[in-house]
Amino acid sequence: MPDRATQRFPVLVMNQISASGLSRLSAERYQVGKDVTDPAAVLVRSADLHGVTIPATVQAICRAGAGVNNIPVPAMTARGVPVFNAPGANANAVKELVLVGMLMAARHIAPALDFVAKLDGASPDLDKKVEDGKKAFAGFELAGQTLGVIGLGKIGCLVADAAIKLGMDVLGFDPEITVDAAWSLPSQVRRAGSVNEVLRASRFVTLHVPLVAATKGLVNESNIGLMRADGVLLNFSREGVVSNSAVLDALGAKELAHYVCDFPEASLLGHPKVIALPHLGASTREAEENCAVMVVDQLREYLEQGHISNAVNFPNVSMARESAYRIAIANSNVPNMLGQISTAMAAAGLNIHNMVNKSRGEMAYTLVDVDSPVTEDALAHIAAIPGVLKVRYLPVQA
Ligand SMILES: NC(=O)C1=CN([C@@H]2O[C@H](COP(=O)(O)OP(=O)(O)OC[C@H]3O[C@@H](n4cnc5c(N)ncnc54)[C@H](O)[C@@H]3O)[C@@H](O)[C@H]2O)C=CC1
Ligand SMILES: O=C(O)C(=O)COP(=O)(O)O
Repeated sequence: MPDRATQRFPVLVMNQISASGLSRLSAERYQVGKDVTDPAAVLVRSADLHGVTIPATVQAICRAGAGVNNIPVPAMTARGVPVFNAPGANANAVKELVLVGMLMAARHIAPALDFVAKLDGASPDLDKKVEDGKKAFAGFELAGQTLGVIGLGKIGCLVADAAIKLGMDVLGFDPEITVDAAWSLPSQVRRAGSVNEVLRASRFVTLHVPLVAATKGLVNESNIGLMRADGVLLNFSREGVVSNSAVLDALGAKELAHYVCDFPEASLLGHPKVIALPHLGASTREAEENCAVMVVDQLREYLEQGHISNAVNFPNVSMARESAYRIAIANSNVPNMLGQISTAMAAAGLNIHNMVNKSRGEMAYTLVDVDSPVTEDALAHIAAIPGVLKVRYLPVQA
Protein backbone atom coordinates (compact mmCIF):
# COMPACT_ATOMS: atom_id res chain seq x y z
CA MET A 1 0.00 0.00 0.00
CA PRO A 2 1.49 3.44 -0.92
CA ASP A 3 2.24 5.76 1.96
CA ARG A 4 -0.36 8.39 1.12
CA ALA A 5 0.95 10.84 3.69
CA THR A 6 4.34 11.12 2.02
CA GLN A 7 3.47 10.54 -1.63
CA ARG A 8 4.34 13.23 -4.20
CA PHE A 9 1.55 14.52 -6.39
CA PRO A 10 2.44 14.67 -10.09
CA VAL A 11 1.15 17.94 -11.62
CA LEU A 12 1.00 18.30 -15.39
CA VAL A 13 1.60 21.89 -16.60
CA MET A 14 0.02 22.52 -20.01
CA ASN A 15 0.67 26.25 -20.55
CA GLN A 16 3.07 28.94 -19.46
CA ILE A 17 2.17 29.23 -15.75
CA SER A 18 3.92 31.89 -13.65
CA ALA A 19 6.82 30.65 -11.55
CA SER A 20 5.35 32.61 -8.63
CA GLY A 21 2.60 30.01 -8.52
CA LEU A 22 4.60 26.91 -9.44
CA SER A 23 7.19 27.65 -6.76
CA ARG A 24 4.47 27.12 -4.13
CA LEU A 25 4.39 23.44 -5.04
CA SER A 26 7.21 22.09 -2.86
CA ALA A 27 9.53 19.47 -4.33
CA GLU A 28 8.89 17.27 -1.29
CA ARG A 29 5.21 16.93 -2.10
CA TYR A 30 4.92 17.75 -5.80
CA GLN A 31 6.47 16.67 -9.05
CA VAL A 32 5.69 19.45 -11.54
CA GLY A 33 6.33 19.52 -15.27
CA LYS A 34 5.16 19.34 -18.86
CA ASP A 35 5.93 15.64 -19.16
CA VAL A 36 4.77 14.10 -15.90
CA THR A 37 2.88 10.85 -16.25
CA ASP A 38 -0.21 9.77 -14.30
CA PRO A 39 -0.91 13.35 -13.17
CA ALA A 40 -2.96 14.00 -10.06
CA ALA A 41 -3.72 17.47 -11.38
CA VAL A 42 -3.54 19.51 -14.56
CA LEU A 43 -2.57 23.20 -14.58
CA VAL A 44 -3.78 24.95 -17.72
CA ARG A 45 -4.51 28.35 -19.23
CA SER A 46 -6.05 28.38 -22.71
CA ALA A 47 -4.96 24.96 -23.99
CA ASP A 48 -8.02 23.22 -25.41
CA LEU A 49 -8.76 20.08 -23.41
CA HIS A 50 -11.85 19.14 -25.41
CA GLY A 51 -11.09 15.90 -27.22
CA VAL A 52 -7.93 15.34 -25.14
CA THR A 53 -7.81 12.15 -23.09
CA ILE A 54 -7.60 13.23 -19.48
CA PRO A 55 -5.96 10.39 -17.52
CA ALA A 56 -8.02 8.57 -14.88
CA THR A 57 -5.42 9.60 -12.29
CA VAL A 58 -6.47 13.28 -12.56
CA GLN A 59 -8.15 14.55 -9.39
CA ALA A 60 -8.36 18.24 -10.30
CA ILE A 61 -8.10 20.59 -13.27
CA CYS A 62 -6.86 24.10 -12.52
CA ARG A 63 -7.47 26.95 -14.96
CA ALA A 64 -5.02 29.76 -14.18
CA GLY A 65 -7.49 32.32 -15.45
CA ALA A 66 -11.22 32.95 -15.72
CA GLY A 67 -12.80 31.24 -18.74
CA VAL A 68 -13.31 27.47 -18.58
CA ASN A 69 -14.79 26.98 -22.05
CA ASN A 70 -11.59 25.13 -23.03
CA ILE A 71 -12.26 22.45 -20.41
CA PRO A 72 -14.84 19.63 -20.64
CA VAL A 73 -16.47 20.60 -17.34
CA PRO A 74 -19.51 18.24 -17.50
CA ALA A 75 -17.25 15.25 -18.21
CA MET A 76 -15.07 16.20 -15.23
CA THR A 77 -18.15 16.62 -13.03
CA ALA A 78 -19.28 13.12 -14.00
CA ARG A 79 -15.87 11.83 -12.85
CA GLY A 80 -16.02 13.75 -9.56
CA VAL A 81 -13.17 16.01 -10.64
CA PRO A 82 -13.37 19.70 -9.66
CA VAL A 83 -12.40 22.35 -12.21
CA PHE A 84 -10.86 25.30 -10.39
CA ASN A 85 -10.39 28.79 -11.82
CA ALA A 86 -9.11 32.12 -10.53
CA PRO A 87 -12.06 34.51 -10.33
CA GLY A 88 -10.99 38.11 -10.68
CA ALA A 89 -7.27 37.37 -10.67
CA ASN A 90 -6.75 38.77 -14.16
CA ALA A 91 -9.67 41.23 -14.22
CA ASN A 92 -7.61 44.38 -13.83
CA ALA A 93 -5.37 43.37 -16.73
CA VAL A 94 -8.39 42.93 -18.99
CA LYS A 95 -9.93 46.19 -17.79
CA GLU A 96 -6.78 48.10 -18.70
CA LEU A 97 -6.70 46.54 -22.16
CA VAL A 98 -10.34 47.46 -22.73
CA LEU A 99 -9.43 51.06 -21.97
CA VAL A 100 -6.58 50.75 -24.48
CA GLY A 101 -9.05 49.40 -27.03
CA MET A 102 -11.50 52.25 -26.55
CA LEU A 103 -8.74 54.83 -26.84
CA MET A 104 -7.19 53.15 -29.86
CA ALA A 105 -10.50 53.33 -31.67
CA ALA A 106 -11.41 56.85 -30.53
CA ARG A 107 -8.00 58.35 -31.35
CA HIS A 108 -7.19 56.30 -34.48
CA ILE A 109 -3.99 55.11 -32.86
CA ALA A 110 -3.26 52.16 -35.15
CA PRO A 111 -3.39 54.10 -38.45
CA ALA A 112 -1.58 57.04 -36.82
CA LEU A 113 1.28 54.78 -35.75
CA ASP A 114 1.32 53.29 -39.21
CA PHE A 115 1.50 56.78 -40.73
CA VAL A 116 4.46 57.70 -38.51
CA ALA A 117 6.24 54.41 -39.22
CA LYS A 118 6.12 55.20 -42.92
CA LEU A 119 7.51 58.76 -42.62
CA ASP A 120 10.91 59.39 -44.13
CA GLY A 121 13.17 60.56 -41.30
CA ALA A 122 15.64 62.03 -43.81
CA SER A 123 13.00 64.24 -45.41
CA PRO A 124 13.65 67.99 -44.88
CA ASP A 125 9.91 68.67 -44.54
CA LEU A 126 9.25 65.98 -41.92
CA ASP A 127 7.61 68.47 -39.54
CA LYS A 128 5.27 69.70 -42.25
CA LYS A 129 4.30 66.14 -43.18
CA VAL A 130 3.48 65.41 -39.54
CA GLU A 131 1.36 68.52 -39.17
CA ASP A 132 -0.40 67.98 -42.52
CA GLY A 133 -0.95 64.30 -41.83
CA LYS A 134 -2.37 64.54 -38.33
CA LYS A 135 -5.77 65.87 -39.35
CA ALA A 136 -6.59 62.47 -40.82
CA PHE A 137 -6.42 61.01 -37.32
CA ALA A 138 -8.43 63.53 -35.33
CA GLY A 139 -10.63 61.63 -32.92
CA PHE A 140 -13.01 62.13 -30.03
CA GLU A 141 -12.81 61.91 -26.26
CA LEU A 142 -14.19 59.19 -24.03
CA ALA A 143 -15.61 61.61 -21.47
CA GLY A 144 -19.30 62.14 -22.12
CA GLN A 145 -19.66 59.04 -24.31
CA THR A 146 -21.95 56.16 -23.36
CA LEU A 147 -20.33 52.80 -22.65
CA GLY A 148 -22.54 49.73 -22.56
CA VAL A 149 -21.14 46.86 -20.49
CA ILE A 150 -22.67 43.43 -21.12
CA GLY A 151 -21.70 41.06 -18.30
CA LEU A 152 -21.07 42.69 -14.94
CA GLY A 153 -18.81 40.13 -13.32
CA LYS A 154 -15.24 40.61 -12.18
CA ILE A 155 -14.10 42.31 -15.38
CA GLY A 156 -17.28 44.12 -16.37
CA CYS A 157 -17.54 45.80 -12.96
CA LEU A 158 -13.95 47.06 -13.12
CA VAL A 159 -14.51 48.37 -16.65
CA ALA A 160 -17.71 50.13 -15.58
CA ASP A 161 -15.95 51.70 -12.60
CA ALA A 162 -12.99 52.91 -14.68
CA ALA A 163 -15.30 54.34 -17.33
CA ILE A 164 -17.27 56.29 -14.72
CA LYS A 165 -13.97 57.71 -13.44
CA LEU A 166 -13.12 58.77 -17.00
CA GLY A 167 -16.35 60.72 -17.19
CA MET A 168 -18.28 58.25 -19.31
CA ASP A 169 -21.95 57.47 -19.00
CA VAL A 170 -22.22 53.72 -18.24
CA LEU A 171 -25.11 51.42 -18.98
CA GLY A 172 -24.85 47.85 -17.69
CA PHE A 173 -26.65 44.59 -18.43
CA ASP A 174 -26.33 41.33 -16.54
CA PRO A 175 -29.43 39.25 -15.79
CA GLU A 176 -27.52 37.16 -13.23
CA ILE A 177 -25.45 39.82 -11.52
CA THR A 178 -24.25 38.70 -8.09
CA VAL A 179 -25.00 40.73 -4.98
CA ASP A 180 -21.27 41.36 -4.45
CA ALA A 181 -20.88 42.62 -8.01
CA ALA A 182 -23.89 44.89 -7.69
CA TRP A 183 -22.46 46.36 -4.46
CA SER A 184 -19.11 46.97 -6.16
CA LEU A 185 -20.61 49.06 -8.95
CA PRO A 186 -20.58 52.86 -8.77
CA SER A 187 -24.08 54.20 -8.21
CA GLN A 188 -23.89 56.14 -11.47
CA VAL A 189 -23.99 52.93 -13.55
CA ARG A 190 -27.42 52.72 -15.15
CA ARG A 191 -29.19 49.40 -15.48
CA ALA A 192 -30.32 48.16 -18.90
CA GLY A 193 -33.07 45.60 -19.37
CA SER A 194 -31.66 43.81 -22.40
CA VAL A 195 -28.72 43.38 -24.74
CA ASN A 196 -30.65 45.23 -27.43
CA GLU A 197 -31.19 48.23 -25.18
CA VAL A 198 -27.42 48.41 -24.60
CA LEU A 199 -26.61 48.07 -28.30
CA ARG A 200 -29.06 50.83 -29.19
CA ALA A 201 -27.97 53.32 -26.57
CA SER A 202 -24.17 53.08 -26.53
CA ARG A 203 -21.28 54.57 -28.48
CA PHE A 204 -19.07 51.79 -27.10
CA VAL A 205 -20.31 48.30 -26.25
CA THR A 206 -17.98 45.96 -24.36
CA LEU A 207 -18.68 42.26 -23.75
CA HIS A 208 -17.62 40.49 -20.55
CA VAL A 209 -19.62 37.28 -20.49
CA PRO A 210 -18.38 33.68 -20.46
CA LEU A 211 -18.75 31.67 -23.65
CA VAL A 212 -21.66 29.31 -22.92
CA ALA A 213 -24.60 28.17 -25.04
CA ALA A 214 -26.66 31.25 -24.08
CA THR A 215 -23.91 33.72 -25.06
CA LYS A 216 -22.80 32.11 -28.32
CA GLY A 217 -23.37 34.70 -31.04
CA LEU A 218 -24.73 37.20 -28.48
CA VAL A 219 -23.98 39.94 -31.00
CA ASN A 220 -25.08 38.67 -34.38
CA GLU A 221 -26.70 39.48 -37.75
CA SER A 222 -30.07 40.22 -36.21
CA ASN A 223 -28.99 42.73 -33.54
CA ILE A 224 -25.74 44.33 -34.69
CA GLY A 225 -27.76 46.78 -36.79
CA LEU A 226 -29.08 48.28 -33.55
CA MET A 227 -25.64 49.77 -32.90
CA ARG A 228 -24.84 53.30 -33.92
CA ALA A 229 -23.05 53.76 -37.24
CA ASP A 230 -20.23 55.45 -35.32
CA GLY A 231 -20.32 52.75 -32.63
CA VAL A 232 -17.40 50.66 -31.39
CA LEU A 233 -17.86 47.03 -30.37
CA LEU A 234 -15.25 45.55 -28.03
CA ASN A 235 -14.90 41.83 -27.45
CA PHE A 236 -12.40 40.72 -24.84
CA SER A 237 -14.70 37.84 -23.89
CA ARG A 238 -14.38 35.01 -26.42
CA GLU A 239 -14.42 34.80 -30.21
CA GLY A 240 -17.70 32.87 -30.29
CA VAL A 241 -19.65 35.55 -28.41
CA VAL A 242 -19.70 37.70 -31.55
CA SER A 243 -20.51 36.69 -35.11
CA ASN A 244 -17.49 37.83 -37.11
CA SER A 245 -19.45 37.76 -40.36
CA ALA A 246 -22.06 40.08 -38.84
CA VAL A 247 -19.30 42.42 -37.73
CA LEU A 248 -17.63 42.43 -41.16
CA ASP A 249 -20.95 43.09 -42.89
CA ALA A 250 -21.73 45.97 -40.51
CA LEU A 251 -18.25 47.49 -40.94
CA GLY A 252 -18.54 47.12 -44.72
CA ALA A 253 -21.95 48.82 -44.77
CA LYS A 254 -20.61 51.62 -42.53
CA GLU A 255 -23.12 50.64 -39.87
CA LEU A 256 -20.35 50.13 -37.32
CA ALA A 257 -17.15 52.17 -36.95
CA HIS A 258 -14.74 49.73 -35.24
CA TYR A 259 -14.47 46.23 -33.91
CA VAL A 260 -11.87 45.80 -31.16
CA CYS A 261 -11.18 42.24 -30.09
CA ASP A 262 -8.70 39.89 -28.49
CA PHE A 263 -9.32 37.09 -30.97
CA PRO A 264 -7.69 37.59 -34.40
CA GLU A 265 -9.68 35.07 -36.41
CA ALA A 266 -8.62 34.74 -40.07
CA SER A 267 -11.51 36.69 -41.59
CA LEU A 268 -10.67 39.75 -39.46
CA LEU A 269 -7.00 40.03 -40.34
CA GLY A 270 -5.91 43.19 -42.13
CA HIS A 271 -9.32 44.87 -41.96
CA PRO A 272 -8.72 48.61 -41.46
CA LYS A 273 -11.60 48.96 -39.00
CA VAL A 274 -10.69 45.93 -36.91
CA ILE A 275 -8.28 46.29 -34.03
CA ALA A 276 -7.35 42.70 -33.20
CA LEU A 277 -4.98 41.76 -30.39
CA PRO A 278 -3.44 38.30 -29.90
CA HIS A 279 -5.46 37.27 -26.81
CA LEU A 280 -3.44 39.63 -24.62
CA GLY A 281 -6.13 40.42 -22.03
CA ALA A 282 -4.57 38.47 -19.17
CA SER A 283 -0.96 38.70 -20.32
CA THR A 284 0.53 40.94 -17.67
CA ARG A 285 3.07 39.89 -15.09
CA GLU A 286 0.62 40.77 -12.33
CA ALA A 287 -2.31 38.84 -13.77
CA GLU A 288 -0.20 35.80 -14.55
CA GLU A 289 1.16 35.78 -11.01
CA ASN A 290 -2.25 36.37 -9.42
CA CYS A 291 -3.86 33.56 -11.42
CA ALA A 292 -1.06 31.08 -10.82
CA VAL A 293 -0.84 31.76 -7.09
CA MET A 294 -4.59 31.56 -6.68
CA VAL A 295 -5.12 28.26 -8.47
CA VAL A 296 -2.00 26.65 -7.04
CA ASP A 297 -3.08 27.50 -3.49
CA GLN A 298 -6.56 26.16 -4.22
CA LEU A 299 -5.01 22.98 -5.64
CA ARG A 300 -2.78 22.39 -2.63
CA GLU A 301 -5.69 22.84 -0.26
CA TYR A 302 -7.67 20.36 -2.32
CA LEU A 303 -4.99 17.70 -2.71
CA GLU A 304 -3.65 17.92 0.83
CA GLN A 305 -6.72 18.87 2.91
CA GLY A 306 -9.68 18.14 0.64
CA HIS A 307 -10.85 21.75 0.81
CA ILE A 308 -12.59 23.25 -2.21
CA SER A 309 -12.73 26.88 -3.14
CA ASN A 310 -13.48 28.40 -6.54
CA ALA A 311 -14.32 25.21 -8.38
CA VAL A 312 -16.85 25.95 -11.13
CA ASN A 313 -18.59 22.60 -10.64
CA PHE A 314 -18.33 21.92 -6.89
CA PRO A 315 -19.53 23.71 -3.75
CA ASN A 316 -17.02 25.53 -1.57
CA VAL A 317 -16.16 23.17 1.31
CA SER A 318 -13.69 23.37 4.17
CA MET A 319 -13.39 21.85 7.63
CA ALA A 320 -10.74 22.40 10.30
CA ARG A 321 -8.60 19.30 10.89
CA GLU A 322 -9.26 17.60 14.19
CA SER A 323 -7.94 14.20 13.24
CA ALA A 324 -5.04 12.92 11.15
CA TYR A 325 -7.31 10.70 9.06
CA ARG A 326 -9.50 12.39 6.50
CA ILE A 327 -11.59 11.00 3.66
CA ALA A 328 -12.90 13.22 0.83
CA ILE A 329 -15.81 11.94 -1.22
CA ALA A 330 -17.39 13.39 -4.35
CA ASN A 331 -20.79 11.94 -5.08
CA SER A 332 -23.99 12.52 -7.00
CA ASN A 333 -26.44 14.75 -5.15
CA VAL A 334 -29.11 12.06 -4.66
CA PRO A 335 -30.91 10.77 -1.52
CA ASN A 336 -29.30 8.42 1.00
CA MET A 337 -25.67 8.89 -0.06
CA LEU A 338 -24.56 9.97 3.41
CA GLY A 339 -26.44 7.06 4.98
CA GLN A 340 -24.66 4.56 2.76
CA ILE A 341 -21.28 6.19 3.26
CA SER A 342 -21.57 6.19 7.05
CA THR A 343 -22.82 2.59 7.01
CA ALA A 344 -19.77 1.55 4.98
CA MET A 345 -17.52 3.38 7.43
CA ALA A 346 -19.15 1.76 10.44
CA ALA A 347 -18.77 -1.65 8.80
CA ALA A 348 -15.04 -0.90 8.44
CA GLY A 349 -14.83 -0.03 12.14
CA LEU A 350 -14.30 3.67 11.50
CA ASN A 351 -15.59 6.18 14.02
CA ILE A 352 -16.61 9.51 12.49
CA HIS A 353 -15.02 12.38 14.39
CA ASN A 354 -16.33 15.25 12.30
CA MET A 355 -17.87 15.70 8.90
CA VAL A 356 -19.21 18.28 6.47
CA ASN A 357 -21.38 17.74 3.42
CA LYS A 358 -22.31 20.35 0.84
CA SER A 359 -24.03 20.17 -2.51
CA ARG A 360 -24.18 22.26 -5.65
CA GLY A 361 -26.48 21.23 -8.45
CA GLU A 362 -25.95 17.58 -9.27
CA MET A 363 -22.73 17.34 -7.23
CA ALA A 364 -22.22 16.73 -3.51
CA TYR A 365 -18.97 16.68 -1.61
CA THR A 366 -18.24 15.27 1.82
CA LEU A 367 -15.23 15.56 4.11
CA VAL A 368 -15.06 13.05 6.94
CA ASP A 369 -12.43 12.97 9.69
CA VAL A 370 -12.19 9.61 11.41
CA ASP A 371 -10.39 8.53 14.58
CA SER A 372 -8.18 5.81 13.11
CA PRO A 373 -6.26 4.98 9.93
CA VAL A 374 -8.35 3.97 6.91
CA THR A 375 -7.57 0.80 5.01
CA GLU A 376 -7.57 0.42 1.23
CA ASP A 377 -10.37 -2.09 1.68
CA ALA A 378 -12.57 0.44 3.48
CA LEU A 379 -11.90 3.01 0.74
CA ALA A 380 -12.81 0.43 -1.91
CA HIS A 381 -16.12 -0.25 -0.17
CA ILE A 382 -17.01 3.44 -0.12
CA ALA A 383 -15.94 3.83 -3.76
CA ALA A 384 -18.22 0.94 -4.73
CA ILE A 385 -21.39 2.69 -3.48
CA PRO A 386 -23.46 3.63 -6.56
CA GLY A 387 -23.30 7.41 -6.99
CA VAL A 388 -19.88 7.79 -5.37
CA LEU A 389 -17.68 9.37 -8.03
CA LYS A 390 -14.36 9.77 -6.29
CA VAL A 391 -12.90 8.84 -2.91
CA ARG A 392 -9.62 10.21 -1.63
CA TYR A 393 -7.78 9.43 1.61
CA LEU A 394 -5.89 12.45 2.95
CA PRO A 395 -3.93 11.55 6.06
CA VAL A 396 -1.84 14.30 7.63
CA GLN A 397 1.77 14.25 6.53
CA ALA A 398 4.04 12.79 9.27
N1 LIG B 1 -9.23 38.26 -23.19
C1 LIG B 1 -8.74 37.66 -22.13
O1 LIG B 1 -7.55 37.43 -22.00
C2 LIG B 1 -9.66 37.27 -21.02
C3 LIG B 1 -10.98 36.94 -21.31
N2 LIG B 1 -11.82 36.59 -20.30
C4 LIG B 1 -13.19 36.26 -20.67
O2 LIG B 1 -14.07 37.11 -19.96
C5 LIG B 1 -15.11 36.35 -19.38
C6 LIG B 1 -15.63 37.05 -18.16
O3 LIG B 1 -14.63 37.07 -17.16
P1 LIG B 1 -14.97 37.53 -15.65
O4 LIG B 1 -15.59 38.87 -15.65
O5 LIG B 1 -13.74 37.30 -14.87
O6 LIG B 1 -16.07 36.45 -15.29
P2 LIG B 1 -17.27 36.54 -14.24
O7 LIG B 1 -17.78 35.17 -14.08
O8 LIG B 1 -16.84 37.28 -13.02
O9 LIG B 1 -18.36 37.44 -14.98
C7 LIG B 1 -19.15 37.00 -16.03
C8 LIG B 1 -20.49 37.70 -15.91
O10 LIG B 1 -21.24 37.47 -17.11
C9 LIG B 1 -22.60 37.41 -16.72
N3 LIG B 1 -23.40 36.81 -17.78
C10 LIG B 1 -23.51 35.50 -18.12
N4 LIG B 1 -24.35 35.38 -19.16
C11 LIG B 1 -24.77 36.64 -19.49
C12 LIG B 1 -25.64 37.15 -20.49
N5 LIG B 1 -26.25 36.35 -21.36
N6 LIG B 1 -25.81 38.49 -20.55
C13 LIG B 1 -25.19 39.32 -19.68
N7 LIG B 1 -24.39 38.86 -18.70
C14 LIG B 1 -24.16 37.54 -18.62
C15 LIG B 1 -22.58 36.61 -15.42
O11 LIG B 1 -23.76 36.80 -14.68
C16 LIG B 1 -21.35 37.19 -14.74
O12 LIG B 1 -21.71 38.27 -13.90
C17 LIG B 1 -14.46 34.98 -19.10
O13 LIG B 1 -15.42 33.97 -19.01
C18 LIG B 1 -13.56 34.82 -20.29
O14 LIG B 1 -14.25 34.21 -21.36
C19 LIG B 1 -11.43 36.59 -18.99
C20 LIG B 1 -10.14 36.91 -18.66
C21 LIG B 1 -9.13 37.22 -19.65
O1 LIG C 1 -8.66 33.98 -18.17
C1 LIG C 1 -9.18 33.90 -19.29
O2 LIG C 1 -10.36 33.56 -19.48
C2 LIG C 1 -8.38 34.24 -20.47
O3 LIG C 1 -8.91 34.31 -21.55
C3 LIG C 1 -6.92 34.43 -20.32
O4 LIG C 1 -6.32 33.47 -21.14
P1 LIG C 1 -4.76 33.12 -20.98
O5 LIG C 1 -4.57 32.61 -19.58
O6 LIG C 1 -3.99 34.38 -21.21
O7 LIG C 1 -4.50 32.07 -22.01
